[in-house]
Amino acid sequence: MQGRVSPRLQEKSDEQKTSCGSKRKRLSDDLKDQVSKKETEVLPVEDIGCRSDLETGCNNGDARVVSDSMRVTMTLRDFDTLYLRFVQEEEKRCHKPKDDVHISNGSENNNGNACDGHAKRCTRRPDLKAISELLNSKKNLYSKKIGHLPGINVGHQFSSRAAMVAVGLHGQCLRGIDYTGESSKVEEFRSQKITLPVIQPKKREIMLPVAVSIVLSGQYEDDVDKSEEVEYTGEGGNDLLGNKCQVKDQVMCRGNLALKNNIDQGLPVRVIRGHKCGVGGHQRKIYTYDGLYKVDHYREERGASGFNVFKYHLTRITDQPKLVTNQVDFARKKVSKGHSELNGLVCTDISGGEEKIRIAATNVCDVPPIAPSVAENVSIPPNAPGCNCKGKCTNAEKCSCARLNGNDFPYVHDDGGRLGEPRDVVFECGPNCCCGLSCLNRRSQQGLNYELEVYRTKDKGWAVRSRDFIPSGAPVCEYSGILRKSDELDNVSENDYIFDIDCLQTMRGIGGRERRFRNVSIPSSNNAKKRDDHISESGPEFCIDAGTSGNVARFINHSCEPNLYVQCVLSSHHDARLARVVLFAADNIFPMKELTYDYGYQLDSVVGPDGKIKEFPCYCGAANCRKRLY
Ligand SMILES: C[S@@+](CC[C@H](N)C(=O)[O-])C[C@H]1O[C@@H](n2cnc3c(N)ncnc32)[C@H](O)[C@@H]1O
Repeated sequence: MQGRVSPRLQEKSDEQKTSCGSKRKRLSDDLKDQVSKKETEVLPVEDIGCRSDLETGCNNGDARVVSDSMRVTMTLRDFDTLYLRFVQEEEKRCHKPKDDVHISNGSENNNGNACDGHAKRCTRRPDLKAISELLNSKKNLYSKKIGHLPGINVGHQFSSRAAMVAVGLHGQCLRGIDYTGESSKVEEFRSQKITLPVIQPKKREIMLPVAVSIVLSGQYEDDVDKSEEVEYTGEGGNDLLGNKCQVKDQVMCRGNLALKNNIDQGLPVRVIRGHKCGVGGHQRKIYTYDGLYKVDHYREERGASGFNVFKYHLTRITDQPKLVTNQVDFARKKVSKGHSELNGLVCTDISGGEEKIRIAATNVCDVPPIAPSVAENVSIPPNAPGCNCKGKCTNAEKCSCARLNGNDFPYVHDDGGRLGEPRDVVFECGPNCCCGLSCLNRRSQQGLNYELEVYRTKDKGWAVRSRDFIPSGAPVCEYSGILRKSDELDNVSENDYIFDIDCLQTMRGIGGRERRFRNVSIPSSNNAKKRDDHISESGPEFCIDAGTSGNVARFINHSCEPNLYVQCVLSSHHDARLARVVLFAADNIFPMKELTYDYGYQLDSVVGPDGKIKEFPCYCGAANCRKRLY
C-alpha cells in the first residue's frame, strides 16, 4: 500500500501505529536508544513547555536531537503561548472585549519603538508580562553573548522586540543598544567559534561594558543606514514620542560607552533592522537579523536638533551571507501587488472561486481542487444545540460553547483571533448558536484569511506558501476533501492525500497519542460514548480523502520542523469521529516561507502491496530532518 498523507497508516501492531491527526506519540525506548550518544542533547519532552510540545518534529514517535533552530522555535512558541495567555487575561480583566481591541504585542505602533505600543483599552502589557514570566521560569534561550547565536541565521525574522528578548538576540524591549556589563573572558567569545574580524586585545579580561546588539528602526533622526555601512546614533536624549527628535545631549555611559569599548577592543555587534510589513490595517513591525557589524569609530557632534549626539560608524563584516534585497523587500511590504505580477503564473485561482481569497498557482497544476463533498455512505450528524449569546460570545460563564471548551473561549482577540493553545478539540459556535457570524468563536469557519500560493518545488512536487504574515495561533486553512469511511480505503494505493480524523483517539490518549491542553469532553447528550469507546480502540473510523477533491491543504508538505499544527474543531455537530481538521500556525510565519505540518508517520509503518516495508525520503531540509517521511 502506498503511504498516505500524515496520519494514515497501514494497520500494524499497536507499537508500530503512529498517532494520527494530532500526530503525537510517546518516545519509545527503542527509538530513544537509537539516538547517537555523540549527539548533543535530547530535551526531555517535559522540559519543553507550552506550545513547544506540539507535533513539531521533536515529538512524533522518534527521539531526535533538538537542533539549534528548533530550540529557537520552541522558545518563541513558549513566548507566544504565554503572550496569548496574558492577552486572554487582559481581555477578561477588561471584561467585554471590543472587536479586535488592540493589545500591544510590541510589534505595531506609531513611534517605531516596538514596545511602546498603544493599548486602546487595556493597559497591562501582555508582551512584557510574557517576557518576565519566561525569564523567571528560565525558559529564555541565550544570555548576553557577542557574535552570532546558534540557530539564528542572518535573515531570521522576529515578530516583536519581546520575541528577540525571549531568544536573547537583543535583550532590550525599549533600548536600541543591548550591552553586557558582566565580566567575561576573551576565551568565551572565542569558544563560540566567532571569527572576530580584528585582532583581539592581548588582555584576557575585556573592558566592560561591551555592546552585543543594536536595533535600527528609524527612531533617531541622525541615523544613516546604507545597508552595509551605518551611521548609528548613540542612545539617550530622544523624546521617545515617536517624532524622532533629540531633546537633550547624549552622555558617554551605558550603551554608548559599550559601543565605544567595542571599537577599542575590536568586538563586533549584531545588527537588527526593524521595518514595517503588510499593508493598511494589517501593518506590523517586524525585525530581521542582518548579521555582525564592526564598530569602526565614533565622533561626537551636534545633531539635527542641535543637541550633542554620538555617531558610530559601523561596517558589515564580509564573510557572512549577503543581505538579500529581495528578502528585505519581502519583510518591508506585502509581497504581492497583484496576481498578474507573479512569476510563472499558471492559474490565478486554484480554488475556482470557492475561497474568499484567490489562491494562485505558479506552475502547471494538473489537479485543480473542486468543492469538498461527503461520500454517500457517510451521514453527517445533526447540528448540536447552541449557545444563547446575542451578537458575539463574550461571557464565558454564560456561554454554553465556552463551557465545552473548559469554561473559556479558545480564541483571543488579537490579529483577528488567535488560538491561545492547541487543544484536544476546539468547540466553536455553530448553526444553532444565537450569536452572530462575526462571533470570534467561529474563527476557523471564516475561510481563508491569508493570501496563499501553490508553487512547484524541486523535490517535493507542489508546495504552499503564504504571501502574507501569519501570526501564531491563527487558523490557516481546513483540510478539505471527501469524507469517507477509513476501511474503504484500506486497499487503495497511490493516494497521498488521505487524512485520518483521530480527534477521538487524541481526546482519549489512545495509540500513544499525547493529550493536549484542556480536558474537554464530548457532551454526553449525543449518547455516543459506548460506540466511541469501541471504535476509538480500532483506529480512526473516518478520514478525509483529498485525492480527487480537495482544497489548498492537500498541497501542504511535511516537515520535521513544521510551522503548522493540526487542530480538530467541532462546529456544527459534536461527533469527534467526524471533526473538522484545521491547520493552525504554530509560529509567526513570515511571507514566502513554505507552510508545513508534521505528517507524523512512524518509521517502518507503511507496507507495500508485496508486504514489504516501504521507505520514502524526506526532503524537508530541516536541520533536524529524520531523512525519511516513512
Ligand atoms: C499531501 S501531498 C503534498 C503535496 C504534494 N507535494 C503534491 O505535489 O501534491 C503528500 C506528498 O507530497 C510529497 N511530500 C510531502 N512532504 C514531503 C517531504 N518532506 N519530502 C518529500 N516528499 C514530500 C510526498 O510525495 C507525499 O506523499
